[in-house]
Amino acid sequence: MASTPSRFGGQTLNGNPAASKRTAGQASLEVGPDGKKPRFHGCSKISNYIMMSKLGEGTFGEVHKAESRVTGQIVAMKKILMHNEKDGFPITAIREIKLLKMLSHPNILKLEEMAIERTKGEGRKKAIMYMVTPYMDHDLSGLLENPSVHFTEPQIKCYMIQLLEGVAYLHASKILHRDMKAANLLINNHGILQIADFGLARPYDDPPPQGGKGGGEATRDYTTLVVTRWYRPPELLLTLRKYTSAIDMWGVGCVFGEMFKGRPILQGSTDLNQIHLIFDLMGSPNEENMPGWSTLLGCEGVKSFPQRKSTLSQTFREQGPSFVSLLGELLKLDWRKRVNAIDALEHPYFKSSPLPAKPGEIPQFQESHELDRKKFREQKANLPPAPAGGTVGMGPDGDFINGASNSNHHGQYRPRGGLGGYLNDQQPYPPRHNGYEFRQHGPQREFRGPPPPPGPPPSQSRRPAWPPEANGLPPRPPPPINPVWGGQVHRGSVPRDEIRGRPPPREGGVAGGPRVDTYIPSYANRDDGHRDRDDGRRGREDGQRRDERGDRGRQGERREQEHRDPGRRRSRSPERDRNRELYRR
Ligand SMILES: Nc1ncnc2c1ncn2[C@@H]1O[C@H](COP(=O)(O)OP(=O)(O)OP(=O)(O)O)[C@@H](O)[C@H]1O
Repeated sequence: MASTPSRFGGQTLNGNPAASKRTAGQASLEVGPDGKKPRFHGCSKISNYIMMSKLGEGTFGEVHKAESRVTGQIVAMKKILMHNEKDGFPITAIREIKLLKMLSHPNILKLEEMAIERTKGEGRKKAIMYMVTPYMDHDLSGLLENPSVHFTEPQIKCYMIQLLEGVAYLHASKILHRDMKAANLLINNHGILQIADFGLARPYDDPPPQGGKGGGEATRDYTTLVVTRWYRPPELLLTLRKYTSAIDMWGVGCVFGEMFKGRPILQGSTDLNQIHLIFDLMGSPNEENMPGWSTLLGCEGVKSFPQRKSTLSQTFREQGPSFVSLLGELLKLDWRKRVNAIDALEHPYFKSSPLPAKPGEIPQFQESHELDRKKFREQKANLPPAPAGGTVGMGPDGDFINGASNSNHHGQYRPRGGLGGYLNDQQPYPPRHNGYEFRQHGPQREFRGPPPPPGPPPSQSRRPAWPPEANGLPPRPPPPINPVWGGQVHRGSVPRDEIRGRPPPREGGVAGGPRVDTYIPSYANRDDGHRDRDDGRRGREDGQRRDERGDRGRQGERREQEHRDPGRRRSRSPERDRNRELYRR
């Protein structure tokens, strides 16, 4: 795949010209600090790096900040966890590495190299692998939780353009990301956004989207057990298996709304609740706005929903008509008509005032990663309660809250200039507006500062949709009600066979699917020290964790491994073979 130059002209991959002079990967091809050449191209020893701090803990591995002893470059190292050694290297990690190696775009995280650690176990040596990528100062989810950070509209537009550029490139390269969410969007202090975490990505076998033609149609089936629930499109919830790149565009829409609201906009507590929230926001499905919806396997439980009209423009009334128009295109129920990335980039929203910021104009923020969130929540909990105002998402009883927005109006829609000129950096950059958040607070540098002192918070501050618990963290959403048999689902309480997806009559979805909500992490019996999701640290992320990752514990990886080992496959029942075929997609 060809390398694509940045539209922001002159910006390096990670926005840091010094760092780009010599990448960690290039350096390792020469000699390590011990003066020896590495044995394999693209691989180096772990001793080439000094570990600094832990940034995140994914299902698949811990992510650490590290410094290269060879180049001095600061990098992130994602350790690939081997949940079960006998299963070998996880197939999902192989997929991620393979895809990242093929991709080259300023808005896609670059895999610099693999670093290998050899530990002496009993008997033969064990290898621990790390994926080395450029260090990014924030993930979007962490940044949105940082109480000292408030996005301006030009900043949001700048991030959105980069996100859409990255997605357009991915889709043109016939790759589906399948886990679009704020936590997988990394941002550095040079204002560069990059799409990360390709653990669920896969090549797409149908033609890529074309300008003016939405997402098109798929001809083959793919597994619906993808995308974290809060970012999952209605067609996946209703178990459409011939889905298209439009599934990623739905996630882009969710992220777009989240950047304004400061929190995920559709926080379903179960798949059924998720689809409910979607129809509350976008209106009930019918043959006009979602042709064919009633023939999808998962529609049964949904048919009894009361009819609703879209509340989108009311929910986002403070963001103005141009914003609502673009968000409405991204969150279209009809996946065939949902806007694709090529067309979204041409939307008048990006040409209207306030115009998008350039990456270099975005202020620098305190590092904000997954593991910083607890700290941020404690900071927020120390603030007095926010004044009355609405939030989007779910209240304590699981209902969608359609209250007033917590961000300011950004001004009138006035188309001005062409996006092309701005993007290729040829035209002088037009004067910036201060944007919706800080208009009344003066120049932009004012929001670089430390968290606001105790006292009544400004009306724009984000607040949880439900009251915080004594420990400073928002209480977890109520236990999910299983859509099929109606009982409450407790993590680990579902029979193992069901968690393992033992031949579901149908796949995923809100009704008629397996008798298990698709987001049930399967850590209950884990003995590998991997933390349980219920540890409170991840309180916000119930629905943010992708469902398949529950499966991507031991069972999921084993399932994927089995696809590589037909011998093992044959030893199982035909019923299981059918099920395995499902996961291969
Ligand atoms: N290059 C990087 N620079 C800085 N932080 C990073 C980088 N890569 C990952 N992180 C941090 O680590 C977190 C987890 O990374 P990633 O999503 O790639 O791992 P994962 O195992 O796939 O996680 P998950 O199960 O949450 O999807 C990210 O949300 C981010 O906070």
